[in-house]
Amino acid sequence: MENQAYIYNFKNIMSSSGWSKEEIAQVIAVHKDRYEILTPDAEISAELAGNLRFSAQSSLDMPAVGDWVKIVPMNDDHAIILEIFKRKTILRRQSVGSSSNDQVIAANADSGIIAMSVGQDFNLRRIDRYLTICYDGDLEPIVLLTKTDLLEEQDVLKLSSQIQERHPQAQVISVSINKIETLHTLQNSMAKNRTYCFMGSSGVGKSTLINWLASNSLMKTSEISASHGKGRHTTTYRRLMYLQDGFAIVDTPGMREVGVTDGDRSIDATFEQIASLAEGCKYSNCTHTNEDGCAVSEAIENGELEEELLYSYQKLKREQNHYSQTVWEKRKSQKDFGKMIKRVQNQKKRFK
Ligand SMILES: Nc1nc2c(ncn2[C@@H]2O[C@H](COP(=O)(O)OP(=O)(O)OP(=O)(O)O)[C@@H](O)[C@H]2O)c(=O)[nH]1
Ligand SMILES: [Zn+2]
Repeated sequence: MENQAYIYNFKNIMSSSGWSKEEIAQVIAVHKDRYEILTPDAEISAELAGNLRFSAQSSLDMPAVGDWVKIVPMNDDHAIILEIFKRKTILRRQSVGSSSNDQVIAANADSGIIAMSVGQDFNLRRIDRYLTICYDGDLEPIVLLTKTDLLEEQDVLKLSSQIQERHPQAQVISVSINKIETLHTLQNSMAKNRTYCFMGSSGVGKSTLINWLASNSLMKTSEISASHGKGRHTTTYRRLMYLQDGFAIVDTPGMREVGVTDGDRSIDATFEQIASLAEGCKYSNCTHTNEDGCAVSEAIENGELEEELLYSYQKLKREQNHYSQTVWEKRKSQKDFGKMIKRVQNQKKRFK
């Protein structure tokens, strides 16, 4: 295959894991009980070693797209996965309403591309959510405003400055499949050896853009154009692809729900303005609702901070609290279950 970005990553893993060349592969797609993995020589299929499957406490312990794994090759096109290498980054979400089962979207991606179209899909609060999960997993976010041909240029500028004002730290790029110069801007902003994970609702144009990036890559490879032929419809599962431009892409199916998980810090990183104002609150645990000496409420009264932003912040905080609680309860009930088993085993011993 000989992709430079792959080889670059591969060498890093080899030197930091101490695993030998034949033992290292990267997960590029996850199916029900089968994985597609990439070795320096080929794309092969793999399954999980029994002990890894049985010791997994949650979906976080299972291989995800982007994971580097230790394998034992069984034959030319099949291997067993023994171990997952420590993740550099992790993009995960919680399906809202479900009993706190995290879903890992991608492992080891450097950057999260938050695609949102200028039409009906445009929603600042959803951007807040995506940013939060990016910061939570240590990914650098890029907000990609898509289908900009549907609006007048002026209106596109309005939307992008709305995003930029709300999140000054995030990079915002506008793009349309019908405007070649915007596609080049996107392509040029993607750096060598980095992995970009595309996220966003269904139909915002992710696959269209990825197809363009793949087929306008420096050197076309038959491999890539085969999987990106004309007949390709909606994305049904996540997949990692190395493009000849020197970067990699993770395509994800459209997401309807983006529940946040752990990490107060990630919400604070998303709402930098609120976090820095909060340093001036009288109480360190101020909820910015009705406390005395609340610098955040004061800023809203002065017109320095938009009230809408605080609502979004508080909604995510509540959701995160709820998440932490359910995780705590789940762990506790697992512990209780463990204790119960031990008790039963001890009783059995006594009756022997
Ligand atoms: N007007 C306009 N339409 C676009 C643009 N990009 C994509 N589309 C159209 O939008 C529709 C959805 O595009 P996709 O690329 O399949 O969207 P997606 O985000 O990959 O959707 P999922 O695979 O379901 O997640 C298609 O009919 C595209 O032709 C654009 O820049 N402008
Ligand atoms: Zn306050």
